[in-house]
Amino acid sequence: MPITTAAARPDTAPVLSPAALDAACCAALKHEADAWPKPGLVTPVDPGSHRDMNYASFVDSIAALRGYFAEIAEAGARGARYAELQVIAIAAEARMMAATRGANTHRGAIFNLGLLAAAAAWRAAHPSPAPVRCGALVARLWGPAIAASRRAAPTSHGQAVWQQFAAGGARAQAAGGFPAVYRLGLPALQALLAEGIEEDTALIGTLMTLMAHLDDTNLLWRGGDAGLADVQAAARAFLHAGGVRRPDWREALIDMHGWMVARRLSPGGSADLVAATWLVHRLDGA
Ligand SMILES: CC(C)(COP(=O)(O)OP(=O)(O)OC[C@H]1O[C@@H](n2cnc3c(N)ncnc32)[C@H](O[C@H]2O[C@H](COP(=O)(O)OP(=O)(O)OP(=O)(O)O)[C@@H](O)[C@H]2O)[C@@H]1O)[C@@H](O)C(=O)NCCC(=O)NCCS
Ligand SMILES: Nc1ncnc2[nH]cnc12
Repeated sequence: MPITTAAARPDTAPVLSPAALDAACCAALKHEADAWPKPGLVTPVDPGSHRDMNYASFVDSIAALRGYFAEIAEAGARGARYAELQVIAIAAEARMMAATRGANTHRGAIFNLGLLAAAAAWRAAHPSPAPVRCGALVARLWGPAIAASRRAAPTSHGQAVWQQFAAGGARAQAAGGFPAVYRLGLPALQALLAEGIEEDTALIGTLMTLMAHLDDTNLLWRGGDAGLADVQAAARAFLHAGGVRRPDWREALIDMHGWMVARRLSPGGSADLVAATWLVHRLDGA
């Protein structure tokens, strides 16, 4: 499914059925998994900073998630409360865990892409002359409940990082309408595509833009403040030197991959938001 290059405009947004949303979400996850090189992350070439999962885990995980995005989209279309979406998402997480023998390949994506698919389906069921972007709809429809769910949440890495570093992570992104996707990821992706850069390379450029700024709770969990700061500084230096426009960009990222793997650093939250960016580029019009 190719993506196009013009600016995102909700008034030209395509209306996708739950089945088409499901296909789009799975395609977003596949594009992210396939892209190489991605510092610290799993690619078809190696498992990066992960010992419990590899590229095959991602392929199996995506297969196990087929149908989930249609299910949560149908719930979104009928105006389901956040608690109802949670039931659907928790069941999908269990299928992911079974397919990967206990590895957390897509927890963030189940959350982020699931909410965006639910919002897209709600928008399709409630036509308006001035439709809003999916991220803003997530914030409007479910933001308060997402923010409140932190207080009731059981222990998670994200929760521990929030307590230690006050980094909002996945919940803050979703409750705020995905500011990193709309202010960082999407402009980066669309600028690169508009220059004629091929899609896989543009997704890597998008990843580096997100890594340069995002409070990625995976980096904080594994590397603390120093791990996050070092990765952000390296991503910024890469972008400053031309990013994926420089001829030796792959070598630069392979080098970064080396030291990130040595320190077990993985920007899993940024990877999830690459997939979310690909998706909203499709959902919010091109
Ligand atoms: C609602 C939840 C998503 C709550 O999230 P919480 O804030 O409590 O954090 P986590 O449960 O730890 O997971 C959040 C995942 O979100 C990704 N992420 C991280 N930073 C950001 C960010 N700034 N913006 C957006 N997204 C972000 C990230 O996902 C990736 O990390 C996975 C690996 O994570 P983890 O296992 O923690 O780390 P490892 O390093 O692998 O662990 P070790 O090997 O060291 O042991 C990776 O695969 C990506 O997916 C975070 O992991 C949620 O937890 C929840 O409640 N889920 C149930 C379903 C639900 O209710 N959904 C709501 C309805 S849709
Ligand atoms: N390619 C990837 N590697 C590791 N964690 C991830 N989370 C989402 N995509 C990922």
